[in-house]
Parts: sequence; structure tokens; C-alpha cells
Amino acid sequence: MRSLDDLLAEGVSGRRVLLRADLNVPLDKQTNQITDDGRIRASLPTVQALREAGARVIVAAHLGRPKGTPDPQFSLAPVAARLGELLGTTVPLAADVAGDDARAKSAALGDGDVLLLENVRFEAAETSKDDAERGELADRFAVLADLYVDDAFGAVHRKHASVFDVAQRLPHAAGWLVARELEVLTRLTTDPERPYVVVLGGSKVSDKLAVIEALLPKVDRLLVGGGMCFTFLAAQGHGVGGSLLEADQVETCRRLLAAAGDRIVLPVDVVAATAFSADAETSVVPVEQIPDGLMGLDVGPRTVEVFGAELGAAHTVFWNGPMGVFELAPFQAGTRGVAQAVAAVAGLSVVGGGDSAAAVRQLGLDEASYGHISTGGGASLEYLEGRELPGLAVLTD
Ligand SMILES: Nc1ncnc2c1ncn2[C@@H]1O[C@H](COP(=O)(O)OP(=O)(O)O)[C@@H](O)[C@H]1O
Ligand SMILES: O=C(OP(=O)(O)O)[C@H](O)COP(=O)(O)O
Repeated sequence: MRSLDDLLAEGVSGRRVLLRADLNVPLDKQTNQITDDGRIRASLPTVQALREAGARVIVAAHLGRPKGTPDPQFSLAPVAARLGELLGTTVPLAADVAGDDARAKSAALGDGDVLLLENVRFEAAETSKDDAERGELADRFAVLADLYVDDAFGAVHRKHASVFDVAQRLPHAAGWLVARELEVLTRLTTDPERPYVVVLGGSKVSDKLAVIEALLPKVDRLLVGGGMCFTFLAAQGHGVGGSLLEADQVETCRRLLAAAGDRIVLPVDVVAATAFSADAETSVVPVEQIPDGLMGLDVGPRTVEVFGAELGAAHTVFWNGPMGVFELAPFQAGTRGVAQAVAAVAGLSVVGGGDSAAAVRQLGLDEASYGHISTGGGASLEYLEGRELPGLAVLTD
């Protein structure tokens, strides 16, 4: 895989570099303010290195999951402003992804300038399963630049136009963030010290259920909390009220539980509430008794003890996905408890995922007490699973 160092050694002065970054940061729904800029900060070293070498940097990124059409709620405008602040320069935002405005603004860049394209997922072709559709968008990306650098570690598991197809059209290299992430994750895949425990939570349930099957033979324990756990609890025959549930995956979970024996550890209690709200009335209920009208929005205190005991015995830990809706105070305790237990692990502990990393920072935990905080959740998991990641495979061609 060619590295950014190789590109820099060849010289990039005056050249237009399309840099795919993962700037998918959480936003406050009311104010549209960025609540954690960790992913923007993590992208800075590569952006700065390119600027200092005189490149004209065109950054492509996604934000959230818009439906393939422009939607102001998912605009990268707040990200352009924050990136500019952190770089100490103005970062203009193209009004489109790879259209007239993107072409005009990229042509106007001077050496060391930075441009941010609008959310690549405003183009339906970005995430299309159809190679020709993605290819047409990738052609338009390729027109904007001379070189392509992928530093969007959190998105390398996506076969998307700005991650995969464009790399086939331009001389390419991996950025420094991607290189650093791979360096650490390799330590988890090459003979991890045991017991090796993986903790999974969060809300991208169907994405991550697919990973569990391949991960199970590699780990000693898989602790499942967050929105992930309810499909498993339903598979055990429990009612889950209004909790997040992938009804069509219950059978898969039943099969996984049967195959895993005691290697999958599920919550024994949850914090349930009537609404997804900071002032909703909450109660702690055993998983056997989640009332119909309530939804589970955090794991309960007994679960934190159970998970804590497993983590206390572990020598290698990977954690992805908050244990509850940590953005709201009444549902923070589970994530805090697990974050503390992961921080205390004697061996290598890695936290991965945009929201998990944000939770560590927002809950005031010391980032230095973790071996590594990865910007990618799904990407790390698929890497640990041993799957080929399209965004990396294409860089090694
Ligand atoms: N029980 C739950 N019900 C609904 N959402 C949940 C639950 N537990 C956690 N979440 C949500 O999961 C989101 C993070 O999920 P995900 O994107 O999978 O994690 P990451 O970004 O770390 O990979 C958070 O916004 C959190 O509020
Ligand atoms: O937030 C991300 O992944 P993560 O939640 O697995 O860490 C990445 O930006 C990828 O986003 P996606 O899962 O919408 O493709």
C-alpha cells in the first residue's frame, strides 16, 4: 500500500489532492453544533502535511445517512467552519459534491489551500450497489484532482464511490490516520493476549450483527449491550417493549446464541423509559420484565457489574458502541461504567467508533488510559473479523 510519505517524497506542490476523510461528527439536533470534533482533529495531521507540501487539498467526506439527495440537516457547513478554525484558515464549502461549484472552487485553489466538498451522500450514486452508477460519480471526483489520498479509516469498510471507485481512477495512497489505525489493530489480530473480550453496543444493529458470527471464534467473550442487545434478548424469548429491535434478525441471534454457549454475555437488567428524552421517567428492570410500554435505553447497574467482572479478567479488549443513549443524562451510567472498566484493563484496550470515542471524551474519562481510541467502529470490527475492506484493498492494487 502506498503511503502518504511516498507521495510527499515524490512532491505534491501545486498538485490537486482529493483527500477522503471521515468527518462524520455528532451534531446537536437543536443547535446543529458539533458535540465532539474528535474525527476532525484526527484528520488534521494529513491535511496539514499536504498543505505544508504545497498541495491543493480537496476534502471529500460524509455526514450521517442522508437519503441520496441534498438535505440541509446533513450539510457539512458546521464541519467546514470547524476544520477552518482548527487549521487557522478559511475552508470554503462547495455547494455540491462533484458538480459545477465543486469544479469551479477546486480550480480556484492556490497551493496550500483547502476546500471541502458537500456531503458525498447527497449523491445517491455514492452508496449505490450498482458499479456503473458509482463509477459515474467517481469519474466526476477524478476530474477534480490529480491524486487521491484515503484517510477516512471509519469508512474503509464501505464500497462507496468516494472510498473505493475513485481510487481506481487516480494515483493513490493511504493517509497517516489510516496507517496508524492499521498499526494498532494488527496487534489485536496477531495473537492477542487472552482472555480477549469484545464489547459491542450502539445502534447500527444490522451492520454489526453480521460481524458477530465471524468474530465469535476469535474471542473468549462477547459482551453485548446498547441497542444491539434487544434482538438477542428477544431471541431468548424475552419481551423487549418498545426497545430497538431488528425483528428479522431474531432467528440469526437465536442461532448465534446456540453456537456461542457462554461466550455471548447479555445484560441482566436495563434502564427503561417511556420516551427517548432527558426528562422521561426511568426505571431499572430485569431483562425478563421489560414492560410493553417502555423501551430499554441503557444497561442497568447489575449488568455493569457483570460486564465489569468479565473486563476485569481480560487481557485484551476491543469496545465498540455505547451501552446506552449516553447523549441523555439518565442513560449514561452504563456507558460510563463500561468505559471505566475498559480503561482499567491490564493489557491492550482499544475503543472504536465515532460515538464510543465521543462518549469517552464527553463522560470526562482520560483518553490516555486506553491503549488506542480508533475513529472507526464498523471498520475496526470488520478488520478484526478478518474481512477484506474495500477501501483498503483498492489502495493496495
Ligand atoms: N438502547 C439503545 N437504544 C437506542 N439507541 C441506543 C441504545 N444504546 C445506544 N444507542 C445509541 O447508539 C449510538 C451509537 O451507535 P453506533 O453508531 O453504532 O456507535 P459508534 O459510532 O461508536 O460505532 C448512540 O447515538 C447511542 O445513543
Ligand atoms: O460513523 C461511522 O462508523 P461507526 O459508527 O461504525 O464508527 C463512519 O463515519 C461510517 O459511517 P456509516 O456507518 O454511516 O457508513
